[in-house]
Amino acid sequence: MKNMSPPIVETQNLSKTYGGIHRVHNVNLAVQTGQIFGFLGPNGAGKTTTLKMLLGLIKPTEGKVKVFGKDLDRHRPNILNNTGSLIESPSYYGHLTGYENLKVMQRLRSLPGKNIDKVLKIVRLENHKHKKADQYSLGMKQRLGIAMALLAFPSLLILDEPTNGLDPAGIGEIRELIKSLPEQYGITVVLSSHLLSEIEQIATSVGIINDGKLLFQGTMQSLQAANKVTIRFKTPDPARAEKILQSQGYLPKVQGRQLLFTHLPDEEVSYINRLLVEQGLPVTRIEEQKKSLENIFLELTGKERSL
Ligand SMILES: Nc1ncnc2c1ncn2[C@@H]1O[C@H](COP(=O)(O)OP(=O)(O)OP(=O)(O)O)[C@@H](O)[C@H]1O
Repeated sequence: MKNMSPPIVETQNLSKTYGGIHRVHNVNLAVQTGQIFGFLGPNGAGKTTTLKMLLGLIKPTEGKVKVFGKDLDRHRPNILNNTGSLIESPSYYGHLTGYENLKVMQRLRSLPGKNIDKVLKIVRLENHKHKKADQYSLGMKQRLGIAMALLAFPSLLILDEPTNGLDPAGIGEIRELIKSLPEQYGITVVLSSHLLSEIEQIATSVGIINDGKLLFQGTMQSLQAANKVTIRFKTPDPARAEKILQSQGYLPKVQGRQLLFTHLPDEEVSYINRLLVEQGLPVTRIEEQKKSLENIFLELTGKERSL
């Protein structure tokens, strides 16, 4: 019944044009409470532009954004009070320590003082809290940015490429941190990345965007389920084999000496094999090939085909 509740983030035909060109085009996102929603797409696909519109940082050319079931246009202050974000690079005062940066924000927003130590612990900066932010490593700066976004313990956290530019250890730390948020703090996370492997390891749901268009949206499992299996038959005379099979209603794809089929049950594999052999055509190899998520992603973003 979880999906019956209204989405925590919802867009309707969200579009943005720059210079007459659609950079985001009719995007209908639906993020459910408790998800880690991975917004995946190559550079320039429109991720940052979309995330900025979710926060009201830029105005859509067309379409609507609803957060917590409320219209962003009309309830922006209310929505932002309960939303943390980190878009592009974190903004902090370099001459202040990590702790002081959080203190400034805590006072400005009249948040409980104890939140500072809590978020420092979550992002594992407690041992560096008295160091000036300018002296932080890239990963520490990023963690400070996330700490600032978390300071009010919002219901929703929006992160644009949170692991960009970090080394593998830093990426791993941020990944574990993000993964703990829904369960431990009841925070729903929307994050973007251009790396499929990254999204695969963090997200529970995914939206794939390319050229401003949303090509796929669903759970990580449903994307994985789309991993199509291809069966390849190798034979010395593929043209004749194709003819024989076509007469039986099969439409294989011919690739070199191979005939390719998708969705072929075991019985049909053996039937096709028998058919070819009975016609005097040797089958020298039968192979099963699973399409990787990487291939699906490339196919989607390269050919703009909907799953
Ligand atoms: N203010 C702007 N004026 C003109 N064009 C813009 C503006 N902002 C973004 N664009 C264009 O819109 C497209 C989408 O950009 P966006 O930053 O949303 O992509 P992205 O998916 O976040 O990519 P990246 O991972 O490289 O940040 C790009 O072609 C970009 O050049």
